[in-house]
Amino acid sequence: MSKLPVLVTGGAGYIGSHAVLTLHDADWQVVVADNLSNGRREAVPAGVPLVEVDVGDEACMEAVLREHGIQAIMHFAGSIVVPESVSDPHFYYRNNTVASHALIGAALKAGVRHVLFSSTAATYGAPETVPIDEDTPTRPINPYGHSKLMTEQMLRDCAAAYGFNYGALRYFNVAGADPKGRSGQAGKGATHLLKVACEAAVGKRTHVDVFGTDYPTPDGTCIRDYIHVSDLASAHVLALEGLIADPATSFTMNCGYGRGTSVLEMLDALDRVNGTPVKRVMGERRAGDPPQLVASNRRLVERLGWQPAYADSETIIRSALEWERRLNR
Ligand SMILES: NC(=O)c1ccc[n+]([C@@H]2O[C@H](COP(=O)([O-])OP(=O)(O)OC[C@H]3O[C@@H](n4cnc5c(N)ncnc54)[C@H](O)[C@@H]3O)[C@@H](O)[C@H]2O)c1
Ligand SMILES: O=c1ccn([C@@H]2O[C@H](COP(=O)(O)OP(=O)(O)O[C@H]3O[C@H](CO)[C@@H](O)[C@H](O)[C@H]3O)[C@@H](O)[C@H]2O)c(=O)[nH]1
Repeated sequence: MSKLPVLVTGGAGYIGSHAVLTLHDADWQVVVADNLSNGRREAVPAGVPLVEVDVGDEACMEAVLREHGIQAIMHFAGSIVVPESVSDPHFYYRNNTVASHALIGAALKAGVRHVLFSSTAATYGAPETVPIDEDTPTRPINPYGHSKLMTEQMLRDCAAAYGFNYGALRYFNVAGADPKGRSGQAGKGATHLLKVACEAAVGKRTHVDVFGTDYPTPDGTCIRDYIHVSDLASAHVLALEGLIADPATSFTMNCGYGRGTSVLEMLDALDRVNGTPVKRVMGERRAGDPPQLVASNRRLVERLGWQPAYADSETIIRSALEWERRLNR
């Protein structure tokens, strides 16, 4: 397999830094582009160049792509918090959709051949049945999901017209940390359930709010499909290899385990791993939350041969908790 030079946008952030580690471990030539708005310089391994740049700056991005002879992009950079997208949609369309438009423009000018895009389960909206396969209609219920779906559409049309290929990976809920302790979630103002709960477990917060207990689910709380970030990173490398091996084909694939876990089940599992219960405060629903999102991952498994290594819930939680303790030291 030829290991082309790869640009990882958002590579100083949570998921991007794990993809960088996986690529770097496998001897790919990697360059990171990140504006550090929510990323950390320390998350980029020694020996990997970090270019501090906004991906929405087309001219700068074109220069970066040309300077490093980049042939493939993994595009993680963007804004990620569903409720924030409801309160500030204009920013989400700018930082996700408009910035991606600029990046695609730079990629076209610099002759990039493959683009792998961080999409999301939020593109499906609130489907009535699970598991969700890739042919499920996409009907986002929040601006975040729309901002990502619009980028998928741009990639689809531009790939058809200009002759590069792309993969859209629709992640379900990403959680956990590098099993070797080299990276984990460390962005500002955590909002993700497991991150917030781990912060409470190590004493950085007093409690966890449970957003909504009256959803149409067995225990009344939302169900999500939590995927370990290192399994997601390995899916990216397989997907990149797939794009390189078959440059005439683009694809859209879900990334999840096909297993639903409710908010309360997640908190119960954390209590078991932690040994001490974290205080829960039952509250109102949060804006923009669909009741349940669980992936069908058949395409990822069958087409790319993906084999997750860290799927056990307690493994995910243990890695997240160890990372949180490390941050707290
Ligand atoms: N975390 C999840 O559960 C999840 C689920 C589905 C999809 N995603 C997608 O995965 C990607 C990565 O998410 P994450 O959880 O690692 O978030 P993150 O905030 O940790 O990482 C995003 C990185 O992008 C950088 N960035 C943001 N805007 C930028 C810009 N305009 N120019 C350059 N850099 C910019 C940030 O500094 C940060 O380092 C996002 O595109 C997100 O939408 C995440
Ligand atoms: O303090 C908290 C935080 C979250 N939740 C609930 O936990 C569930 C998961 O929420 P969260 O961890 O914030 O993730 P999501 O809102 O599901 O969104 C994540 O997962 C999506 C894919 O499913 C991605 O698109 C998004 O980028 C990513 O932020 C939801 O029901 C929340 O209401 C709580 O009850 N309390």
